[in-house]
Amino acid sequence: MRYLSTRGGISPLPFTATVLEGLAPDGGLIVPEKIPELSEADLRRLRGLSYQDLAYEVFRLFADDLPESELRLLVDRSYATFTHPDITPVVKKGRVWILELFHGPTLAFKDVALQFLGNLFEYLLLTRGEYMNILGATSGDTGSAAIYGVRGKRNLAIFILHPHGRVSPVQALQMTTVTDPNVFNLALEGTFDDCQAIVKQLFGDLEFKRRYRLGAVNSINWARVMAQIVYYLWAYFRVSEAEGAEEVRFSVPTGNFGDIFAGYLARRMLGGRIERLILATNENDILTRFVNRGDYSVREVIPTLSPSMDIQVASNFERYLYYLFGEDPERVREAMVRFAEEGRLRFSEEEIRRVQRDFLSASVTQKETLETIRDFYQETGYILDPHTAVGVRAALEFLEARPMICLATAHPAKFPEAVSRALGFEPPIPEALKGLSERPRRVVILPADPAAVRRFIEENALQIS
Ligand SMILES: Cc1ncc(COP(=O)(O)O)c(C=O)c1O
Ligand SMILES: N[C@@H](CCOP(=O)(O)O)C(=O)O
Repeated sequence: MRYLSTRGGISPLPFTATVLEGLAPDGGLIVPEKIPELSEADLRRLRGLSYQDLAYEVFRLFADDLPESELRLLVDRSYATFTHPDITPVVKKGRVWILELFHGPTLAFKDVALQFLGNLFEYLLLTRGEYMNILGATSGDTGSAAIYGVRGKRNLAIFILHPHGRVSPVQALQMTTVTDPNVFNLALEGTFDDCQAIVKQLFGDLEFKRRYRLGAVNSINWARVMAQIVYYLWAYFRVSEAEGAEEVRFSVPTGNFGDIFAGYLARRMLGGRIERLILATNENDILTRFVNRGDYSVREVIPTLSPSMDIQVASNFERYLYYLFGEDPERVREAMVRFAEEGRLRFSEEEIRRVQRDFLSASVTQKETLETIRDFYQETGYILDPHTAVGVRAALEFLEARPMICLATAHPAKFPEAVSRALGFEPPIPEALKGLSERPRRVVILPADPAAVRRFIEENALQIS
């Protein structure tokens, strides 16, 4: 498999180079030159596999320049840190299926990809005798999952930018209580959008990127998206079999569009057996306006009870545009330049119709999020985290005969304040979160200024002569 930039400015790359490159040098995102379609025979073969075996088979389609024996080891090591034997179990609760993606070390779906990416980085750097400084932005979950994915690994330092005071207290503790000398948490006085823009700007300075050997852990990195495809296939197999259904729908709480973009790819691989993806947003509803009205225009970021989705400029939207525009990189490039200038994009009726064949969408208010946590608990005894609740609420709007699978993207104990407002009590604290508040913390507060971040990296980056 070879990889291209959504903006057309790079020669095709193999998988391993793609992973190390992160953002394409022309500012685009990296996509595979083709999306593999699974035949009936493939589906029969894959259906009964364990999560790890399925992950191995899916990764093999995309990561064909990695030695197979090494890939196998990487997969097994990455999922050995999960506390559930099914890695991402699917459970029926009330009228929907819940795909639990929070059984990894930091209790959010990011672990599924970042445990793998941490191991993959280590393998690639050690075999090449290279080092890397990881630069990432987080609205709460990517940060800790990336830090846990790479901590203790050789030849790596990690710089994570988060919006100061805009992640949940537990999320902040998970990141800042890792005080290893090569882990740097930077709390920026701004929004997640500011953090992500700074990351992209520093990656866009190619001299800086090469000098400090920057690596990406956000869904900018193709390996993140690839790893997230697996659980859609896994859940499709479990639920279609349990329900005797050929088609299903997935509801995905969405912010940066990485998770649902993996769902879009799984939908293409499954030949439409995922009938539609439900794109659920909180009050930061730019993507819902896009799906429902073709209006992709930036507004102020609103802080909500689902802080990890408090995002306006969704990074992976560019990857979807690439496919919407018929894989025409010139159109994508023009659109991204226009968007940077005007903060909005408009789409034709025909394009909106095509988007609506892929997605249905609803935006969920904070009041509705709390109601959903409460009602769902009363109906099923199951506690939803506020992000998952956004997805479940949207799912209930679009429930019909096909089974509905809702992605549970985080454990409710990461958001005890929201759960307590809905239910009057906090969720039980899992082992992974116990004692966090007593540990020493390390965090540096900086203005949301690319020059300040750049200076900090220059002063602290790993450099091996
Ligand atoms: C708990 C949780 N749910 C949902 C999302 C949204 O996912 P994405 O940014 O891939 O759209 C995030 C952030 O990534 C998250 O941390
Ligand atoms: N919600 C995310 C934002 C970053 O998304 P990513 O998937 O591009 O890493 C977070 O929790 O940090």
